[in-house]
Amino acid sequence: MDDAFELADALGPEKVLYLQDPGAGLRAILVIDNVAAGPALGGTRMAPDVSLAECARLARAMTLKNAAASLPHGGAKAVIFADPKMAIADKERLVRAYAHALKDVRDYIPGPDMGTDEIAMAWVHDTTGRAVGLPREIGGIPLDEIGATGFGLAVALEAAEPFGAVPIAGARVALQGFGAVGMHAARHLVERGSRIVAVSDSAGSIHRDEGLDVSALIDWKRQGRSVADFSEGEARSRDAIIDVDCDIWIPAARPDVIHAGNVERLRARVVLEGANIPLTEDAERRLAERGVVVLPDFIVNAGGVICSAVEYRGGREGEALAIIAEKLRTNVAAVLHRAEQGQVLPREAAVAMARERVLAAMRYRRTY
Ligand SMILES: NC(=O)C1=CN([C@@H]2O[C@H](COP(=O)(O)OP(=O)(O)OC[C@H]3O[C@@H](n4cnc5c(N)ncnc54)[C@H](OP(=O)(O)O)[C@@H]3O)[C@@H](O)[C@H]2O)C=CC1
Ligand SMILES: O=C(O)CCC(=O)C(=O)O
Repeated sequence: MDDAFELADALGPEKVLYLQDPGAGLRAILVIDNVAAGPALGGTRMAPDVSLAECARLARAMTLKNAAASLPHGGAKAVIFADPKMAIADKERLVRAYAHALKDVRDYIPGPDMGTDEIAMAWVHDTTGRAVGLPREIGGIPLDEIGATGFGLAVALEAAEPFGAVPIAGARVALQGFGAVGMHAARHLVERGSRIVAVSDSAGSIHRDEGLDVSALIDWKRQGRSVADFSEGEARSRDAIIDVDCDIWIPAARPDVIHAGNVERLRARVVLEGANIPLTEDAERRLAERGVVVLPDFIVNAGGVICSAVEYRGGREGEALAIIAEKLRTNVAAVLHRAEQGQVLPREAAVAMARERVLAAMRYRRTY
């Protein structure tokens, strides 16, 4: 990058850190986007292939998410460059080296993300005294185990119903990704009467028009198998999930999975963004032109970080779920109402609302 400030705008990033420990094999980056509302919350991802620009976009999504949810936290994201499926002892060494490199970075509170979990956060906490999404045994609320984000996605969809989104009961749903977000979203939607007609993971996809048995599929996946090898349904390629004829399509895996090159294949009426930045801007605009409602990531997938913020203040699990439900209902309604009034996309309404809050928080700061 020729210009070190290429990523900078009026909100951030405030800090971009490069963490390297050759002895431990650690290579990581941390983007602290904005801390006007308080120390930044955001996940630490373990993946081999995330660019600095992508990390910065994910950090910005956290700033907007935390502001939209009125949390006393700014936004950040970190990436440890490594294969998350490495042997557990190697993973522990690497995560502890990462935590050691971070121990004086007091304006970032790491949380779990793709490739990390509550155990990884316990290692970070042991080294730094700062992390969220911790195991219960050390006072945490294991947000992936309880499915905080999947629960929030189901609540968000309910809140969108009065604005013309598809009714949950009877909806045919396809999910891309069947990890912490995808499996819990599926479980909560089935409880509300939806039918899960297709699911994918990194190895393939499984399809069944009559609906998949989601609790059996979760058990199967937890045994370390791919959804594509599940005993019922028809196995297809990983990306066949994009072509599924369904009412609701839920990305719950990687960024930018729907783009100009494949957006025309999507056949859903609603896209519920479980993953962060799963659609490129042009894909989102194209879907809007076709009348597809896209419920924006940083509004609807805020369940996990709301849970983290409750945990950070010493709150308990039941309280966290009640706060997630209340904040998501309010925010989805506020965003869709603002979009209707202003004749803009839900994302445009959501960004405007969150930016106003970040800028207001910045005005309270001494340095402003
Ligand atoms: N966890 C949380 O609370 C929150 C997560 N998010 C976002 O949601 C997304 C998913 O997170 P999470 O569920 O925690 O992550 P996990 O690592 O638990 O699960 C990710 C899932 O995506 C699958 N996957 C990976 N690449 C592909 C691909 N190319 N096609 C299809 N599936 C793929 C993985 O497959 P396999 O099982 O084979 O590895 C896995 O099933 C991320 O974007 C994350 O940032 C957002 C808010 C909160
Ligand atoms: O729960 C956390 O602290 C991290 C949440 C996060 O990274 C996300 O919402 O994408």
